[in-house]
Amino acid sequence: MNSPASIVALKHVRKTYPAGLRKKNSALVDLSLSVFSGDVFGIVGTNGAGKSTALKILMGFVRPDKGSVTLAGYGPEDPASHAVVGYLPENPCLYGHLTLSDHFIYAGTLAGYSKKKIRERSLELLQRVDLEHAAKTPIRRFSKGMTQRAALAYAMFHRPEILILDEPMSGLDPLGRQLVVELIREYNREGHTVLFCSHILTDVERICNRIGIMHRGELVAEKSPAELREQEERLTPAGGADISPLESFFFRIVSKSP
Ligand SMILES: Nc1ncnc2c1ncn2[C@@H]1O[C@H](COP(=O)(O)OP(=O)(O)OP(=O)(O)O)[C@@H](O)[C@H]1O
Repeated sequence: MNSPASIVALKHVRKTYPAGLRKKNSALVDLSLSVFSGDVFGIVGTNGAGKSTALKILMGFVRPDKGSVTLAGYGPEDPASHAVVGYLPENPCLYGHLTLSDHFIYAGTLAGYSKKKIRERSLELLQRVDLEHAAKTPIRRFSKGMTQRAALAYAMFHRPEILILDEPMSGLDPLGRQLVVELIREYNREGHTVLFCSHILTDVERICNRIGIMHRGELVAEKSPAELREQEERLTPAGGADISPLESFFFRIVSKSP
């Protein structure tokens, strides 16, 4: 039987950044990762593991030194890839003097939507991210959590096949986190693929069907939540641990690395 084709693929990707005179910092050493259509794939990793760099390479914002990258069959430099992907950066950069409605009009126009369709999608998303009351407020007056939810809605506006999110729960209160968790689940139920990175392991465990652990520029492990649970229950006798299977797996993997 043929194995399914991946919708997002990074193969043997290397990226170094300049770090002073004749020095280089290896952000990605040899990263290979495949995401399949319909996945909610979560990447977890230590600070500086290379998660954001990997996502920026997928978006074409950063060029790899080596390796290949595809998104729904397109290279990140191909303008056709922009139509299939939505991206939430680690630090959302919406226009402060514009409102969220303005951003939606911009996103909808770029996607070729009619005025009616823009209006309908805007209302739907404002309600989903609980920002109906702030549709006409300039973004600069938003709190951090409101900005995060607004940027997520903006990334999803054109219903991209693939949603790439860099720490979507960051800066959110428990209600906001739950809202984002539900939004990702719902978007995935509608048939879309989601790839995101997060430091909030409990959320990752709750919503992903596949989880990758990155450490020092590589993917060092990849499991489903069920595989993780089964493995950790075997290694940690019942009641012996007050941490979740992903936390226990993560600590073990990361601490055993030199
Ligand atoms: N623009 C840049 N110039 C130089 N070095 C960079 C740049 N961006 C990232 N790096 C370095 O590359 C490495 C990987 O960074 P990256 O932001 O991809 O990690 P991360 O896993 O997303 O980290 P975090 O969890 O802290 O957000 C780090 O050592 C970082 O200092």
